[in-house]
Amino acid sequence: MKIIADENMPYVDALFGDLGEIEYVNGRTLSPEQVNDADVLLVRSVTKVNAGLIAHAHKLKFVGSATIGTDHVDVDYLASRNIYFTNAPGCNATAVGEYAFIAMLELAQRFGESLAGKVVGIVGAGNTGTAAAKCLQAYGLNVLLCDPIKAQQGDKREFVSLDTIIEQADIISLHVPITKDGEHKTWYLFDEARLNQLKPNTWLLNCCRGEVIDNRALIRFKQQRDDVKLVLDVWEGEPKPMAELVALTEFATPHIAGYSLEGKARGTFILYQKWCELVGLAVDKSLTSLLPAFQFNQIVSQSDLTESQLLKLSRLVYDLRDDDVTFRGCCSTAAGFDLMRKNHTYRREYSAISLAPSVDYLSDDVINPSMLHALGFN
Ligand SMILES: NC(=O)C1=CN([C@@H]2O[C@H](COP(=O)(O)OP(=O)(O)OC[C@H]3O[C@@H](n4cnc5c(N)ncnc54)[C@H](O)[C@@H]3O)[C@@H](O)[C@H]2O)C=CC1
Ligand SMILES: O=C(O)C(=O)[C@H](O)COP(=O)(O)O
Repeated sequence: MKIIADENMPYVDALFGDLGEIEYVNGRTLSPEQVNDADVLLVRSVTKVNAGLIAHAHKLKFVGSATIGTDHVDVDYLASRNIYFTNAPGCNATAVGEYAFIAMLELAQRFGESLAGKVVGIVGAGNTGTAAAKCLQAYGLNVLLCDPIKAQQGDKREFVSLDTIIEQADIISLHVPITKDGEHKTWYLFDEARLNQLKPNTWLLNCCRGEVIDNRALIRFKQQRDDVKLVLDVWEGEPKPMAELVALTEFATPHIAGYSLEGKARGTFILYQKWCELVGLAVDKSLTSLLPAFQFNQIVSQSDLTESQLLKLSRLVYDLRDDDVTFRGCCSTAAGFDLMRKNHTYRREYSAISLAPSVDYLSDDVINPSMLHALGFN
């Protein structure tokens, strides 16, 4: 069996190695000739899987994308060819949630403000939005959720409108899929008009898809509204973001909000599980056995942790400042953008660190170990 896999997908050898012959490819430049004799195709978000790529791949029976988003895949075409398709829902949701939370801590520190006490609006309350909300609520923040689709589906959480988020939230974090049609389409959800409604000093974070914000309008807006602070992980026109926009952000990264080691491993593991399910094989490998121990695997937490100490602790798993600096040095070319993604040193999730048993669980200080557990520390 021939397995074609994106070279930037970790653990393919460990999980698929005994199932067939694996050929690693550059997902961005993958050509039809390279997939013609494939039985299994494992991709990431940079590969457009459509008739143009796989029309002549007559043996192809499985396409797996180790991503949450599916906007790069023509799922209708795959269905018409009877090719099984799966993505990896939720695989990197914790990574995105923690990225957003840590970015907010970084912004607070940079501007000498306190994150505690701010109201945060989450737009899109699915896996990544919920993961961000979990961190924020663990820290005691007031979180407003906007997700008209979930509300219609009967989700019991309390939802507000996007207008309410814009009116009331100090921070807005975007977590929607990119959709071009329908009542709730997200393409340019934040267009010029909506950007102009942002209240003074809003922090706007986008770690879903670049085109959820009209990037040209955002440049014009930000040039007039320096009070608004931006954290952007995703860009219109990736892998070539608009240089002017990068310069106007507080933190900028090349679509790596989901790049934790755990998130990447989960992505490949979900594809492995789905393949086993499809062909009736027993799942004989485990996710936890793939992950290495973390260098700071156990910490003793002081009960009087301040917000700046919480940020320092968070930087053990992810120091956003490093990625921001590296990105500004390499984002002017598409090759630089992709190379940074390829060489990204996977960060860890809070769960990689466990709290030593000596912590004082009875402390009633503002930030305490039970809050750290709720954030995701073990
Ligand atoms: N930057 C990165 O590295 C990553 C980016 N992503 C992107 O984030 C997106 C969201 O991921 P998940 O939360 O896991 O997806 P999800 O499907 O679990 O949740 C998305 C939520 O957005 C809601 N939604 C759709 N249209 C909306 C609208 N107009 N207003 C408010 N809510 C709306 C949906 O009802 C759904 O609950 C993915 O589709 C992907 O494009 C995902 C993972 C990593
Ligand atoms: O899961 C998604 O959706 C994403 O956006 C991915 O995290 C992006 O990573 P790559 O698939 O492009 O490596």
